[in-house]
Amino acid sequence: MAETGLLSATDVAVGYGGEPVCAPVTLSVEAGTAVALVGPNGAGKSTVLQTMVGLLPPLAGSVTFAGRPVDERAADFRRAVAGVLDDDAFFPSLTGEEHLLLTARGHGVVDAEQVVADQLAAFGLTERAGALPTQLSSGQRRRLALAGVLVRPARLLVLDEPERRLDTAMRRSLADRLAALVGTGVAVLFASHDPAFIGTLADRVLVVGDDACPVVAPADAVAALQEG
Ligand SMILES: Nc1ncnc2c1ncn2[C@@H]1O[C@H](COP(=O)(O)OP(=O)(O)OP(=O)(O)O)[C@@H](O)[C@H]1O
Repeated sequence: MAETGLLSATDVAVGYGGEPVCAPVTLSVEAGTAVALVGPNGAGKSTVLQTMVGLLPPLAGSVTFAGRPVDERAADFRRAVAGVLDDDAFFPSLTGEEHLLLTARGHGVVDAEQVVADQLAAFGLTERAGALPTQLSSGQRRRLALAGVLVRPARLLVLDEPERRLDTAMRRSLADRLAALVGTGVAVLFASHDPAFIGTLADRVLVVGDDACPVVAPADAVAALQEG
């Protein structure tokens, strides 16, 4: 039976060089829900995320967004989907604040200055707003990348280990803020190793690395992570 969410994969084989990371994935991310990917290092979480947003071709099957095959070069897809994957890039000659303002204004945010100021504050970057990307620590750059997806509207957020390089308080506040966004109808697909993040945010969890890549309830995934 075909999946019919905002973002849908039905029997999609995922992997590099013809070698799938697990059995074909069937996954649907509806508006106003969050789906987590869990699994050990190297299991294939990033590979699944990249395939779901069209950065990597599936070995078999196809992924759809709003009923159409995913095309990451299509302007309407790019406007609808915001992501933080492994390849965060910034304008080298713009400060963090300028980068965020450009992103917000480019996406038509009317009160861009306030939205950017709020995100800088929420990510603890207000004091470093005037720094160039090369003048930021790797953790600060990570927070700037996350701020970049939250200063603009999106129907779907795709986040690869959003908790990475955040301290516990920042993780908690980000998970709460993402959960609030989900409450407004935004969809979130994210990979994570953090039981608290998954417990706060996820409605369903895809377990990557088991042969079957099953979808399980968050409580079961959290329990498995806590057992180690
Ligand atoms: N560009 C690439 N070319 C070929 N193989 C790759 C490439 N990137 C990743 N792989 C391989 O694909 C498999 C899945 O990697 P992936 O990065 O998706 O795992 P992951 O679950 O996200 O891991 P982690 O938790 O460490 O980020 C690994 O065996 C990895 O070595």
